[in-house]
Amino acid sequence: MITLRGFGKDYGDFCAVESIDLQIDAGEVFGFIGPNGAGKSTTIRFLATLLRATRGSGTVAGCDVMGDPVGVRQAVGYMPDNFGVYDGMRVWEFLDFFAVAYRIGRTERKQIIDNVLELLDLTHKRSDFVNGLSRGMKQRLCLAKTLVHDPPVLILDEPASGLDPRARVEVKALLKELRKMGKTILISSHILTELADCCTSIGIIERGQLLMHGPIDSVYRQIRRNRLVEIQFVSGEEAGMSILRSTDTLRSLEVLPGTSDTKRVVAEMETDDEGLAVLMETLIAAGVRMKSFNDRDPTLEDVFMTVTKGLVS
Ligand SMILES: Nc1ncnc2c1ncn2[C@@H]1O[C@H](COP(=O)(O)OP(=O)(O)OP(=O)(O)O)[C@@H](O)[C@H]1O
Repeated sequence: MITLRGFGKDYGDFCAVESIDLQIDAGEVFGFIGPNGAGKSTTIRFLATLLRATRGSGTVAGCDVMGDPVGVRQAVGYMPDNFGVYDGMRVWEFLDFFAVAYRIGRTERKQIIDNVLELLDLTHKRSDFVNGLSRGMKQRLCLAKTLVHDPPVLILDEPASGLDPRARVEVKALLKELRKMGKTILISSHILTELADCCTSIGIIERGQLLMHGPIDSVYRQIRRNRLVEIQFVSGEEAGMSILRSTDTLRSLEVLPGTSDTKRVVAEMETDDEGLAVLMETLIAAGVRMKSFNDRDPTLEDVFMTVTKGLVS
């Protein structure tokens, strides 16, 4: 549904995106993850036909982004990261405005507006002024406007930014609903936990380079080469830390906040089950007492940290 072939963008002398190759299949919810300034919005704005590529090309729903921008706009519902609303406009008028822009007929428009208001749980706000809505409501309204022309592809730039926890949960639930409706969704975020449980695939971008992408399970499997072991020391933590530091398979060591009588650390080890068993034996033989030695499943945050440290390619 979405492809990029060698897409790159320079702003003057500054290279914001180097060269991205990407394919997102129909029905995927693709999480585009990266820190501020990584190049997410630049890539998204290109796919939404709002920005010209310096290099490369892309397609959305089979339409060439640069060759057939009108075809792309018909296929895409785009939600920018900073969206404005118009003063003195009511909720239904805002949606009607976009429906007219998509040349949807008057009778059809009314039904469509009713449907998207209901889907986004905004029916009770139908006649409210847009600029009087809370941030969460405005965000939801903006999502509603991406749906008026029933596009197969949604491109959402940080749709949950600035929302309170409840509103974030609502956005996630909506994404799941939209996925069930068969939409292909590209959603960007720099908040990893936000995307962890609603994406089917992810891409990690940093400084204009797509470091890794693929189905979320396979991304987790790839970083599984590096094991993350959470250890809670009861006593002997100094000896424990020095054993960990001198283990040649240690890749990183992070001290977590613990209680006064325990010290918690996460050791990232490039090892297998045998290596972990030997480490545990060594710690015990040195008199280190532990409350737990837990080989934990990676989180999306772990994936991100591992990939951006260049430990996985
Ligand atoms: N119009 C522009 N002119 C010059 N530089 C730009 C322009 N737009 C973006 N940049 C720069 O390009 C880089 C990528 O920006 P982009 O907005 O794509 O990042 P992002 O990953 O979306 O970050 P954020 O999460 O902060 O929106 C940044 O260094 C940014 O300052």
